[in-house]
Amino acid sequence: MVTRYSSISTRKLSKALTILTSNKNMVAMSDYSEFHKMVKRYILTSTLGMNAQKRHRSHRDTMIENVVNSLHAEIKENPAQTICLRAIFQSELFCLALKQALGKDVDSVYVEELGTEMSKQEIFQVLVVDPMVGAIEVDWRDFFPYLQWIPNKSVETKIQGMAERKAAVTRALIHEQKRRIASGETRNSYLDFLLSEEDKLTDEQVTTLVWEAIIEASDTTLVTTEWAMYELAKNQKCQEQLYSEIQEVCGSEKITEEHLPRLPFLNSVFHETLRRHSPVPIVPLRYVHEDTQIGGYHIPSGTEVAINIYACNMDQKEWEEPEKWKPERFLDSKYEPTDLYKTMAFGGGKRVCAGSLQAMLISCTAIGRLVQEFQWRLKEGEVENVDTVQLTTHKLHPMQAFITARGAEGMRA
Ligand code: HEM
Repeated sequence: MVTRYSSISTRKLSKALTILTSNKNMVAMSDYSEFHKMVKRYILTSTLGMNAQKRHRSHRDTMIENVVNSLHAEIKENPAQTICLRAIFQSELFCLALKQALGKDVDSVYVEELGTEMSKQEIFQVLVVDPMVGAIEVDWRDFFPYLQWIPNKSVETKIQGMAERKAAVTRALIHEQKRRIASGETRNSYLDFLLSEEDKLTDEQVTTLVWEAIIEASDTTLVTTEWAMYELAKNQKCQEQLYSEIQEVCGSEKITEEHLPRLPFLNSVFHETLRRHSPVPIVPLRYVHEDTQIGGYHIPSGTEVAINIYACNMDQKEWEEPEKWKPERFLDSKYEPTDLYKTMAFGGGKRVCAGSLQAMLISCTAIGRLVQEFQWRLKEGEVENVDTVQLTTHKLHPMQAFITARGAEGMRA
């Protein structure tokens, strides 16, 4: 798959995805081309690569501190109530996504094209929630190309409306930042970087690329962290093993990214969660544009290929008892601790996920800190709540857990 990449790398998009991505004008949905190479370099250099992530460090630290403080505040107010991690984590992750993409978190924006002021919650709905739902919208004409000529107005109008709203909101957010940049104030953001390369990009491309950075940062990291906390709240033994490891390594300090290389069990919790709950279960369809060979099979030109990451991560030939969540499997010496690609969760080859480092840094530090600060226990009936929904295996029912502060020992830096 990796070596034959250029033969199988044309994206075959559904009608909905073609509209939502302004016809492949973003890194993840572009064909493997000069455009793809250029914009992947842009996002890695400015935002997601190792050096860029160092420059964005303060956003991650603030995010995790805010999540923990909100949880403390919630249990102080309602000690007997369950908490919903998703609501708090999602909102803080979205703030981080906006800061990285635009250089600023925003509370609201006036969208001139729609003639309305939008709250942050509405911005989140238009930029993240609606497109995630729209991306899996089925238009029956996708399966019968020779019937393309038959109009299907209801789907077309719905998706077109979503795409127009998210473009209008993104343009309004960009417009505000352009005013800042024009006044001479530059910031460390993806938008500032893209505008410095403006002569190589159209306005539509800048808008779609900025939106891409926001939606990708806001989703899968949340999915992984919530599933990890669900599993830890369900498996008290694993939770205590993780807590002991953190106590041993961090002592009385708060866990930070610097501690991560010395926390192998935390690393295993992250990778086992990615394996068991693959956030992207199926890679968007590929189209084979020339005859090729993959894994001993002849693949004729014109074939559509769906790579089933979920099936790879659940393959009994590769994994012992694949249906069980067993983080200890990754403590085996055959795994290189720093390898981010122990499972197929981030894809592979030239189109490998650009955000894997960010996902690992946020998710591991958050899981570690959440266990360092609180003891987690699932609400009765939660064990069975394992259904998923949407493009990226969101838990259908947000996890409800009882948490107890572990006390002053161990966390005050
Ligand atoms: C646990 C979290 C994540 C998982 C499991 C994940 C998974 C994936 C997968 C499976 C792909 C497709 C690979 C392919 O087409 O072969 C992908 C692509 C991509 N991801 Fe992620 N992702 C995660 C987090 C992120 C984050 C946080 C960002 C950005 C903030 C991001 C940005 C991207 C980009 C830009 C691509 C396109 C790469 C390309 O086409 O060259 N991802 N991701």
